[in-house]
Amino acid sequence: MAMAALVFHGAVALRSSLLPPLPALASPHLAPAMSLSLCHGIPPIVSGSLRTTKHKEKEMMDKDKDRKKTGVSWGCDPRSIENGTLLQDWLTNEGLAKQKLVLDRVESGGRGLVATQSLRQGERLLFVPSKFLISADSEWGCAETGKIIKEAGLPEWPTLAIFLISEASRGTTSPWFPYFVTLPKTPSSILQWTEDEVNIWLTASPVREKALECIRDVTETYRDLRATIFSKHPDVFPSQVYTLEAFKWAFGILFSRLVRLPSLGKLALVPWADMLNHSPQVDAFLDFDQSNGKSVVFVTDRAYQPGEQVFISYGKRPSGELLLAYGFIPSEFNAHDYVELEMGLDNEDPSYDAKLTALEEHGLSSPQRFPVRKDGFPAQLLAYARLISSRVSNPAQLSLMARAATEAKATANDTADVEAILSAEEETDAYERVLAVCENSIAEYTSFLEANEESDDEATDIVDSSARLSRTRMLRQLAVDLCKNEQRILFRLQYILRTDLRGLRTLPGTESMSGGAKGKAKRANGGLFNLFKWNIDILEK
Ligand SMILES: C[S@@+](CC[C@H](N)C(=O)[O-])C[C@H]1O[C@@H](n2cnc3c(N)ncnc32)[C@H](O)[C@@H]1O
Repeated sequence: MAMAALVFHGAVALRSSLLPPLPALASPHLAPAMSLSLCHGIPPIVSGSLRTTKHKEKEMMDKDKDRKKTGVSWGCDPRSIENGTLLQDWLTNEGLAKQKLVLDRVESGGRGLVATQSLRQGERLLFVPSKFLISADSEWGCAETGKIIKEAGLPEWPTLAIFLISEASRGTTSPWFPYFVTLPKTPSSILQWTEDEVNIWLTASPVREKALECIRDVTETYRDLRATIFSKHPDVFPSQVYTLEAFKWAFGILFSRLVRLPSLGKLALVPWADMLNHSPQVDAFLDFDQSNGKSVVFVTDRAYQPGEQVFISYGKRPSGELLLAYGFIPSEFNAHDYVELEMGLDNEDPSYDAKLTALEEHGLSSPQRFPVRKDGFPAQLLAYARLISSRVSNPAQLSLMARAATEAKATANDTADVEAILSAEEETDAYERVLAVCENSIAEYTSFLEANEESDDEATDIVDSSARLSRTRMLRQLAVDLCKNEQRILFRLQYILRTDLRGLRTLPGTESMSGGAKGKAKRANGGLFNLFKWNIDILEK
């Protein structure tokens, strides 16, 4: 019992940080005809490479060679649209309304839905009837499997993952077979990366820890399920079908295709709708229309010409989160990008315990991470740095400083009150601490990016097959794109902090002022912060 609770905290925790994506499954020639007893032979997991880490790569490649090649025996190449015909015919025969979209190869996203005619802004599209949806209360083809899972009372995510494996392994006997044949054999979420790949390629980004956490959570969830359910019913959950690879495949499909339909109040895979790709510039979301149609629709937020790819939004997500759940970094500007910086109390601080108590009182800890966005100064991060820098030991004042570092509880007056407590020296020290953390992080990105400016020729040196080479290139490109996005945010912060610090140090006539008074004087003296923000905006255009 306790075990079950423990098991699923993984998926739940993981989902709370990742939010909702969209559905699909198997290749006709690879899986279909087999039913419950199939065995698998799947994708070799390939190692990444870095010029600076040739040694490690060599080790990984040796490990790869020894690795047993396992995985799922269903699914198709995600760039292939051949199976899409099967999907479209099935949906049409089963009553899907005539579509103004067609599945095609596209530039962003491999396959996507393309307008077959002019579409106006505000047009309702798709109309996928509820009978096509796969949700935690869908009917199980294998009644025995469904009964065991329902009795176990599993949450939605693991229920859906097991449902997918159960149906996919039934091949052509599953009613969803035409859908499963269009699902990618290797979904492009972080679950398809090895931990070694994460450590090599995401080394400079805070996303690395979240990626490892995702992979471990899903692996742990699988192990707990195996111990508590699969092993107790080996005939219903054959070990050669319910493998870790199959489970990662299923979770990868859920990560990258599951949608939360607000009007229906549940998560679902929506065949056809899950062929829509994401654009951070788009504001159109899938939902269930409860009125006459009772179907999944979305409303276009712009007009499209015939032949243009039509996009939806998977949510206002930063690129790091898109990489974890969906395995891509948008090529367009993403206004939702942020990068996290971490700060912590000084171990030598005589007020360490009192400061930690104040932080914990407001739900903070040491160390603590703060998001830095492109369009905003991280006020909470600076407030946290002020607490670290302050020589105050009064619990009420420390509590006030800690509260100013929280997003939820801080009030407009808190910052002013904290500034009034701090000396000019403490204020400057707080800025310097944030700047140091920012610049350390910039330096890590720089060394990663420099190490990855190698040419493909050099990569060929390390990588001995075209499949490995292309995976290495793909992972490197994703990592470089992510790092550039995140580093750009930090450059902007660095610029602002340096400017503010210069202001703090040089404002005439403020030598004897407190930090707060200096701050006020600085802002009154022409609003340096805003001015520099404006300058950067111009530079970036
Ligand atoms: C819901 S599916 C969309 C359909 C998918 N392209 C397919 O062929 O099955 C989500 C996946 O599409 C891809 N994708 C979506 N939007 C993308 C984009 N803007 N750029 C690159 N890949 C994208 C990613 O591989 C992601 O995991």
